[in-house]
Amino acid sequence: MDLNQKIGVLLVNVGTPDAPETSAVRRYLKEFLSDPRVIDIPAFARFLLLRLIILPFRSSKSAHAYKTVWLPEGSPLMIHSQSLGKNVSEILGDHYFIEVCMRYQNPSLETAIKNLIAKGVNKIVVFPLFPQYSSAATGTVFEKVGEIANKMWNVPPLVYVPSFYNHPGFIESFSQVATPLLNEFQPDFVLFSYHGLPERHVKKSDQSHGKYCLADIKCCDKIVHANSYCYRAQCYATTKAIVKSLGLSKEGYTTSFQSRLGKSPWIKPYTDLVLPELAQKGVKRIAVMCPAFVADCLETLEEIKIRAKEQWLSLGGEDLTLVPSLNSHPYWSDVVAKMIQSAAR
Ligand SMILES: C=CC1=C(C)c2cc3[nH]c(cc4nc(cc5[nH]c(cc1n2)c(C)c5CCC(=O)O)C(CCC(=O)O)=C4C)c(C)c3C=C
Ligand SMILES: [Fe+2]
Ligand SMILES: [Fe+2]
Repeated sequence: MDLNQKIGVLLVNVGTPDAPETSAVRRYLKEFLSDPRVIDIPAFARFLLLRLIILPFRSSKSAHAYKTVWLPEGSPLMIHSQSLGKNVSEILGDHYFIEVCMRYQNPSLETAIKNLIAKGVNKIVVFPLFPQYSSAATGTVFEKVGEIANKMWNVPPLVYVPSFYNHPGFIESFSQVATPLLNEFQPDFVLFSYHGLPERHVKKSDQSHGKYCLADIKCCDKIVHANSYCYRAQCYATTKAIVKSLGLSKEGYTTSFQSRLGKSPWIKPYTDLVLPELAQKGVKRIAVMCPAFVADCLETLEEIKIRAKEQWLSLGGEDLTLVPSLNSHPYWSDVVAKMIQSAAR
């Protein structure tokens, strides 16, 4: 590598509140859900929905949920992301400058980019920590970086890391984290539960202009040009690759989608409706993997580890365990470092 090269890296996650308090959660939700890539309805309707329904009712409910998973050092999403950043920085050494930042709230993308410029980097690698592409996550990070760059006079070369839903290192990382836990827990079923997305978003990502995505029950079975940006299709591809790596049987797993918001249809099947079906079929011990998240967060620790487990036990299930996310696992830290090196080349 050229010894004069100084590579800046933005490891970007979605964002989290500064504290598990109603006021901080309200600020977070306001910024997050005001993004037209997240709530993609006309601006005035979004404003009314946010001010009259979501913020008044959800802020305190979510603050309560955050309190149940908050760590002494802070939000799990933040702590795990920072810990990954530290590992990656140690692996990559002196020529790389890593900034862990968030699309919403703190540390902001603006601050992180300013820090990298102050360090004199001559290239910036933008790495959204979302395995599957969605306009609401990856797309908005790319857009925000572009918006910040548009205001700069000296714009360094920017390199964007695309979604990595089937990257062999990502798949192997999940496999390495899951294997010891599955051996110990001995589940009779594995559920792959991904963050959900409104169906509308998936239809908008259809590259054949509405003719392919969700037009047929099999539309997500394989990746073709029309669905190459389809979040749901990429989730199914991730499941398929992890299943192959773990050697699970066809009858031993399924895929579902969690974390719905609002009344419009979200991508199916829904996790909270799949659990009763599995209980009815006689499944007793279930392990849940959440490969839309590379760091444990509210959606894995509260929605699955606490709430889905309560639901499972109330359905007569024997036990439910959450397979932890990749967090700052050494194998995953190495994979991220290698992905950065190949993007920076
Ligand atoms: C995996 C990537 C994510 C996508 C895609 C995504 C889409 C999306 N999310 C909401 C609404 C909420 N998400 C919330 C939390 C949250 N979302 C992601 C990731 C994706 N979201 C993460 C990692 C987290 C956890 C953050 C943390 O602090 O731990 C929340 C906040 C929590 C709550 O009140 O439930 C909301 C709201 C929408 C509407 C959406 C796509 C349209
Ligand atoms: Fe979300
Ligand atoms: Fe599809």
